[in-house]
Amino acid sequence: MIRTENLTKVYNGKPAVDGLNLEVGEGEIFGFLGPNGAGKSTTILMLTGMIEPTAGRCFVDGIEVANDPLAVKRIIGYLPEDVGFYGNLTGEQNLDYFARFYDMNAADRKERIAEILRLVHLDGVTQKAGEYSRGMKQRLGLAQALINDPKVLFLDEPTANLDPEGVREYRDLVTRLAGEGKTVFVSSHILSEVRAVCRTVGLLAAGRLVAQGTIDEVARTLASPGGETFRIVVETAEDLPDLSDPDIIEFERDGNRAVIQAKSDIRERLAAAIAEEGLHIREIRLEEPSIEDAFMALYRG
Ligand SMILES: Nc1ncnc2c1ncn2[C@@H]1O[C@H](COP(=O)(O)OP(=O)(O)OP(=O)(O)O)[C@@H](O)[C@H]1O
Repeated sequence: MIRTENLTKVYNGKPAVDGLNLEVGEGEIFGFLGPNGAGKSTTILMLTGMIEPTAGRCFVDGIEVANDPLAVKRIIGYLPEDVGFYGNLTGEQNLDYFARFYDMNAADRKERIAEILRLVHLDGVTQKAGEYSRGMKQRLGLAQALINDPKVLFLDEPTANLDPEGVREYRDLVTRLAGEGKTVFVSSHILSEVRAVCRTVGLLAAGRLVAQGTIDEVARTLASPGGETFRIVVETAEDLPDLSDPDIIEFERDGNRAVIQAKSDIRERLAAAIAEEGLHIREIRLEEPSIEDAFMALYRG
């Protein structure tokens, strides 16, 4: 549903986004993670057709964005990092203003706006948007992004201004939208936020994609920059002998317990080798590296 090919944006001779190759499937909730200044917003601006790439291309639902930004805008919703509204209009009036950009008659607009105001819990609010709290503005931003019932949603730091209750409601809503088949692209610099809703993530640092995949895959890649490795813990009833396997990178043993770094998940082969030695396995498990540790290491640069 979303694809980038060598996507690049250069500002003043410096790449903000540098040769990005991304792929996000339909119905996925994709987390675009990275420290401040990594290039997340710049990428979203190119994907939503707000700015043009310096090099490379990006596609949304098969449409090359730079070739037909208007066609892309019809099928996407976008929540920018700093949402702006007309302060002297109510939420409903603001949404009606945006809805006029789409092909909707007055009755359709009224119905759709009532529906999404309920969705973001702003129904019945009569205040002008200028008097809204930051959290309320963020909800109105989400409502605005949903006005055209988009196929793809781009959310730039969507929980930045939300209180815990707002964050919970946002997570439920995003999960529900993805359940309806929408593709959601969420940027954040907070790992726990992305982990809570996203199945797949891309990790950006200094404009470059450092890792992409499920949270666990990304954790493994980060934990071992030379390529993915698997950490397997084995415990037997008796003391362990040396075990050999072509995929073993490192074998650390302490009596009846061993920690093995391997190029692949060799648990079955290890179990067979241990059984052949006549030993009894108490435990053999794959240990997931802590993505928090790897992530913090990336942040420290
Ligand atoms: N219009 C611009 N002109 C010049 N430099 C820019 C412009 N927009 C972004 N940059 C630079 O590009 C880099 C990436 O910025 P970007 O806003 O995309 O990062 P980000 O990951 O979204 O971070 P943040 O969450 O802080 O917005 C930064 O070094 C930023 O200073």
